[in-house]
Amino acid sequence: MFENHAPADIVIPTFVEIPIKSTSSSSTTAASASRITTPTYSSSSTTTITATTLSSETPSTTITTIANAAAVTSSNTTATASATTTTNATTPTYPTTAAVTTTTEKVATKANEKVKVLSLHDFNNPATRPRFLTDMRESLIELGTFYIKDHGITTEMTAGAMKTVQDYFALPLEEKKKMLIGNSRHFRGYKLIGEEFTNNQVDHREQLQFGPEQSALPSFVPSQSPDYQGLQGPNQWPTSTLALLPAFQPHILEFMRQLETLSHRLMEAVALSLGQSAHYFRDLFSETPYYRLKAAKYPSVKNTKAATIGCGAHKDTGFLTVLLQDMVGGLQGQIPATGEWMDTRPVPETFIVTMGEAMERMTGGLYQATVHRVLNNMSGQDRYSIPYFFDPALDTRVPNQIENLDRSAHLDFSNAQTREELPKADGENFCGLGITTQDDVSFPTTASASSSRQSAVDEKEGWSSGALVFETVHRCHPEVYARWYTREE
Ligand SMILES: O=C(O)CCC(=O)C(=O)O
Ligand SMILES: [Fe+2]
Repeated sequence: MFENHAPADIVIPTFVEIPIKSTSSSSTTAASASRITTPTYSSSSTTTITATTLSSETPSTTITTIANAAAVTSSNTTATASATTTTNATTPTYPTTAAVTTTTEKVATKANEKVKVLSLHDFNNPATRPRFLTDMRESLIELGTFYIKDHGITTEMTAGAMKTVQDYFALPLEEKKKMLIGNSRHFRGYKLIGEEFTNNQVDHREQLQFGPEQSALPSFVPSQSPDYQGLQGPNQWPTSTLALLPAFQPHILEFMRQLETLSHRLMEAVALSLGQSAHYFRDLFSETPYYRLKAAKYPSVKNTKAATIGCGAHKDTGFLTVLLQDMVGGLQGQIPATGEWMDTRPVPETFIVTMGEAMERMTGGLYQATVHRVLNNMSGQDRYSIPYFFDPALDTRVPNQIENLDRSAHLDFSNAQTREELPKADGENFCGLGITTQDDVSFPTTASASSSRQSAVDEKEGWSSGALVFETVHRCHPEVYARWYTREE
């Protein structure tokens, strides 16, 4: 889930309200994804969302412990308090995250019984696929979130990824600092606790960022090339760290590879659930989607005054987030219709799947980007989570809206066919599910593009995926931007 974590002095952009209208077929055909330029900042806007929180058997409890939040079920909740949630935003000319900060925090006590657990087996089986797609559509219209089980990633792999991450965070600080995110133009590496903000409030977590393992583009020139071209590049793997943790690099790389496979499959299901062809997003995303893997540690704290929130309320900006969390709990999602917070509790052997703002926008608001947050962790146990943010190739121009989208609550999915089941188009290089990232994404050479601050949104042509991703990461990690993007080296 991502990712709207800006330092206090950084203005936070929000989704630009662009009137919903159908655009030309060339701009809405996913396959016609085109090369793009980058964004511009513009005026500011303020949105206010009012959220009602629920008190528990212990009424009006302010946020105190994760355990409290998780221990209460919806059957004994009463609405007693309200919280005002405010978005302060400076608006760039393309959609990005609405950051949300709760000004009155109460423990959300609604359980997550509303969030469905879907099985990918049901999608793979033609007999159960219509039911799966119906459930997926319903979940995404109502909440924007579901759990996925039977996802094909083994428990050995997920447990191994968690262990790898825990081992990393347990390294001496000096070792972790060798991988500081500020060392990397590509926004990869380690971020100290207390250096990340969501809507002016410090998040209480340390984190690690990874992306596709690629070579940097030799043609990239800061302040001349579009900024997003600087995102392509290698991860940080300091030799001494690898000597201490030999399984670290292979495990992270393999986990990302498997998450990419899963995300493609989920996007195929999302396309079908929207009444589109199974190819729809695959054609848009190309064979080289841009993704980010984040590993976060939320240390358990004793003093509530030390930190009030693990991660402030926000929507993820991209298309799809697949999140692995441990069993500690603390993640909450907001029910869009009511503003109620519910605990998105850990469910063993599942990932949480959440839509981001790009999906919300492309579906004209039919599918929700869920506002979510992580409560301050006072459970006595450190919490770890690993979200994976999945977006199209950086040089993709994304159509503003899917054309002729059927907005009915229910569609007939009896004939929904997956990519393998569809007849292959002539010359189609069908990749199946064993996708790997490539090392040779060729971006446009951009002597003409004088800076990143060019418009990423064109109401007819759609928006720049790379510019949107760059805006998000640059806002979260301004130290990287200041060092690597503001002057020629
Ligand atoms: O740690 C979590 O469970 C959620 C993190 C999150 O939402 C984010 O980093 O965008
Ligand atoms: Fe998030």
